[in-house]
Amino acid sequence: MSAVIEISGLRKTFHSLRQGRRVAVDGFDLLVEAGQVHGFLGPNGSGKTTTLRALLGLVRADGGRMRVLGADSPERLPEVAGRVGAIVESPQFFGNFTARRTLRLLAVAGGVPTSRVDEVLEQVGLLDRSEERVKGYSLGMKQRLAVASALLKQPELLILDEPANGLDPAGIREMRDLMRSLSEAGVTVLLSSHILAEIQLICDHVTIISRGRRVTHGRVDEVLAGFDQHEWQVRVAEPERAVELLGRAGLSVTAHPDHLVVAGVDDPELISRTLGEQGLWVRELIPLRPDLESVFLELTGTTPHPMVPRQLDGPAAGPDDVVIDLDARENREVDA
Ligand SMILES: Nc1ncnc2c1ncn2[C@@H]1O[C@H](COP(=O)(O)OP(=O)(O)OP(=O)(O)O)[C@@H](O)[C@H]1O
Repeated sequence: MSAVIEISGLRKTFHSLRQGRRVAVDGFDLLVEAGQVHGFLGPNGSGKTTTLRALLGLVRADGGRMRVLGADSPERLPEVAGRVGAIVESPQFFGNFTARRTLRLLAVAGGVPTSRVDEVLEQVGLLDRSEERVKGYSLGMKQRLAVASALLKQPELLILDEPANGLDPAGIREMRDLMRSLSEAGVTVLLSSHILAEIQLICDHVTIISRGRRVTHGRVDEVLAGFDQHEWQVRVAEPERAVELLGRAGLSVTAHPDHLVVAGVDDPELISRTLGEQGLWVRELIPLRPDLESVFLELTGTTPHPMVPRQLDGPAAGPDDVVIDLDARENREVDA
């Protein structure tokens, strides 16, 4: 498969008088191959937007190599720009224009045949509402109009920063269906998000960033499998006796208020047989599979704890700062 986006060792530090030096991206790597729907995940402030802006030449990187569709970025970006659709900064539309007029204007400005306008309106599901003024649109409709504008030139690569941000569940579902249909049409999609469940449903590949560094990447199913501890939730009438029996059989078991968790077991028959042979019948046996949310929370250290406000990613640590646990996390990378 050919590489559509290649980033290696990207670095970007912001300097401001008020906040001083801020390492936003700290040696970040990303590989997106043709045909992927690639999720770019990270907590707020972890460096996603800065990475996408650097990739598209909107901000100057301090170091690293970037290529888009084989062209070095930003130097040779203009050569491939016509094949890339991107929405990184929320586009501002004229409120008094209709969606159709907006897209016609953009098509003419971009040298795209205006016949594309109805096609993209149809693609994003706005054809029926295309004669309404944009100021009356919901957030979801505005997001879809933004995607429509990026699709005008029939891009091979679509880059979207937080396309589902602020959408209600129905809007997110529509966005998901749209991404799927684009992918089926052969478009490679890179989308950044912190809506993990959606990424799990939409994307086949994922890269997770925390504090400006990649903490894991690979196929979504492989990333999840890497965190699978083969755990089972078990309910029985006599949990204390069950703990004893399972422990005696050499199984790792943890007691919770209303259930047990047995870890490291591939075949659940082992659990039911161990208990059943001693006359203890299993009432419930449920596999506990990791989801992207738990992986993300573990890798980015943003797992909520009672009484502790939810943590956002701070700026990446500078060379003199202590980077807590990141090396350990890096070791958990899953190769694509
Ligand atoms: N123009 C800027 N000047 C100074 N600091 C900046 C600038 N842009 C980004 N930063 C800082 O760089 C870090 C990374 O920000 P970035 O916007 O890339 O994160 P993000 O992952 O996209 O976050 P979010 O999910 O909230 O959009 C943050 O600490 C942010 O405050």
